[in-house]
Amino acid sequence: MISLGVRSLLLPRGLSGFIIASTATKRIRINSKSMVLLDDPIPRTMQTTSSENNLEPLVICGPSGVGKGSLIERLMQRYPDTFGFSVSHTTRFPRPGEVHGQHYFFSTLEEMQQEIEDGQFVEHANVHGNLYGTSKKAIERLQLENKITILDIDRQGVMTVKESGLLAKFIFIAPPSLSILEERLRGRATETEEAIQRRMGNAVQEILYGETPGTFDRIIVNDDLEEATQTLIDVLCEWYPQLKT
Ligand SMILES: Nc1ncnc2c1ncn2[C@@H]1O[C@H](COP(=O)(O)OP(=O)(O)OP(=O)(O)O)[C@@H](O)[C@H]1O
Repeated sequence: MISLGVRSLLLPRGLSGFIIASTATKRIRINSKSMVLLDDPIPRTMQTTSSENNLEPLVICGPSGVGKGSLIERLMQRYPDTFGFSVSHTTRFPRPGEVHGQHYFFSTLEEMQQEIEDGQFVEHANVHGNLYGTSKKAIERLQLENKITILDIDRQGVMTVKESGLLAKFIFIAPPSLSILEERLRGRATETEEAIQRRMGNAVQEILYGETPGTFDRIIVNDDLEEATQTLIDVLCEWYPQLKT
């Protein structure tokens, strides 16, 4: 079979899969074990979005300390049944209060490297010396609950998601300035001085990437948190009609 291209799509009732086009057939891989053959063309009910319900994952990116977590928390409070936070894997140590399976799946470097090699991750990245990644299972779990998956990832993760062909909406959260970003990182008091310096160094690269034309569907500056939250909700209402009901 000649593979002409691979892209992902969301199936009804939240099942996800990858479509592989060939000269003869189209196939939907629902998971690593099951494959469904489709007639050509793809039935309308298999389209990624409908005017009532869009389940494309939402990718939120921005430099460390810009307020991604704070914005996502407010969004989830407002729409608890619509969005699901994709729980990432990480090899970093838990911060006080972080719960395995809720904030992250804490993993060893060896385990995670093996699972990445086995193709179990949609994206992964080495950030500040630790591995982070989103497993296919984490997304599938939410899609089965009919929820929009939120991915909170850095630029390396965004690049990998884009390369994977996953259809998603991409938002970049920008700080009002680098000095305000540093203030927030220090104010959070969760990082060592060395970690703050490293994050500030990475922030410049993140911002340059975020502002590259055509990379993100929308850039939101997080100056006042309440205003930024409202802007985020307004943008999402345009993309996800189910939010208006
Ligand atoms: N608009 C804002 N104004 C002032 N402080 C803010 C604002 N948004 C977030 N903060 C504060 O800045 C700090 C960093 O926010 P947060 O932890 O949400 O960032 P993050 O982008 O998720 O960081 P990381 O990627 O490192 O997890 C927190 O202490 C948060 O309360």
